[in-house]
Amino acid sequence: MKDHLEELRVKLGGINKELLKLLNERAEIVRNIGEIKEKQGVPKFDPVRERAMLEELTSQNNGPFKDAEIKHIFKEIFKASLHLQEEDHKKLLIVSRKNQPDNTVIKVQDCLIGGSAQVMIAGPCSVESYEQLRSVASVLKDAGVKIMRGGAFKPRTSPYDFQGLGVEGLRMLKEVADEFGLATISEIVHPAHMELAEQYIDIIQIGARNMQNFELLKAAGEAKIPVLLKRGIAATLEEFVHAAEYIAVKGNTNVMLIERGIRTYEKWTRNTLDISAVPLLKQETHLPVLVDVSHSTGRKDILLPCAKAALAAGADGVMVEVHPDPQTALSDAAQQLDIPQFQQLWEGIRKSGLFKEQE
Ligand SMILES: O=C(O)C(=O)C[C@]1(C(=O)O)C=C[C@@H](O)C=C1
Repeated sequence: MKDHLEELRVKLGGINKELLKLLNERAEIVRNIGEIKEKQGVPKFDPVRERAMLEELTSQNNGPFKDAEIKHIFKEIFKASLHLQEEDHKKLLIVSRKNQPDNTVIKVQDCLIGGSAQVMIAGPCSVESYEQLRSVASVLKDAGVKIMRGGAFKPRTSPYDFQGLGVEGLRMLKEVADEFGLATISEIVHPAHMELAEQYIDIIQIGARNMQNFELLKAAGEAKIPVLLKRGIAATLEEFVHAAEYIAVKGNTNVMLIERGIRTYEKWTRNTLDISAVPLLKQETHLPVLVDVSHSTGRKDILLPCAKAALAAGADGVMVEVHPDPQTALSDAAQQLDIPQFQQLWEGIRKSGLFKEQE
């Protein structure tokens, strides 16, 4: 009896090996199909093909496995095959960690983003005046913050809201930043404005509303300066990564990703800070990942814990809005910190031990 059991188990072992060999042979064919589909731009998942295969298999099934069980087993095989095709596809992405295991480190003036130290980017929501910029710039300079933000082109929800000072705003930003030795970041909304950006700013910001403005992404991909890409308000991480790929594929691989909150049903915050985006983006891509605590929360009172969470989750930097007189700000008045509030936040971040400063 015992010998017979052993004999049967040996037979099963042999069949298992054959099945394994066949499954992997099948997987190689699936990979080839995946490559062809990739080139043709057709979806990997093909439910019609899967149904046809299941019908053929069940029509030839003589048991003892029931049709439902055969279907279940083969559906699992199709699922694993699809996963294999998708994993292969990810390896092909320029921005993918699988394609480049080492972090991309972006140099902006003497500041390194994505390396062993973190960065703070701060400044007003919109560029409004020289005085406004100078008061913020001098505080940043004293605080050791090296990158100042300031919007000159403002895509606003309402066409009646302040739309920014445009080119004049970029000029003002550059003048003040040069005066204080700071680098700058500002949003660009038109593909034709990339040269202007290269002339006046150090980092091009692509805003959340433009995350899938493909012509803008392509133009940023041809620019010679780094790009900070904001996550769209309803974008999945996969869509976000593919938007970054649009920039990278045109030659500009100096792309940083910034989580700025996504739209959910929650009303106590302007958006919902998706903290899980940080480790996931760090895992899936080699690009620096930052968190905009001002836009994700839309509030001033929870910025320190949110910034700490971002840094603890592995973010390469934090972005925050600061204005000398938020009540009179022409945009985002409710969420911009005044100068003492910013100084308090900055001190809290530094004291947390989570922010590694550049030597
Ligand atoms: O035949 C294809 O188009 C495949 O991609 C292969 C395959 C399979 O494993 O058989 C994989 C995924 C699709 O959903 C359908 C079928």
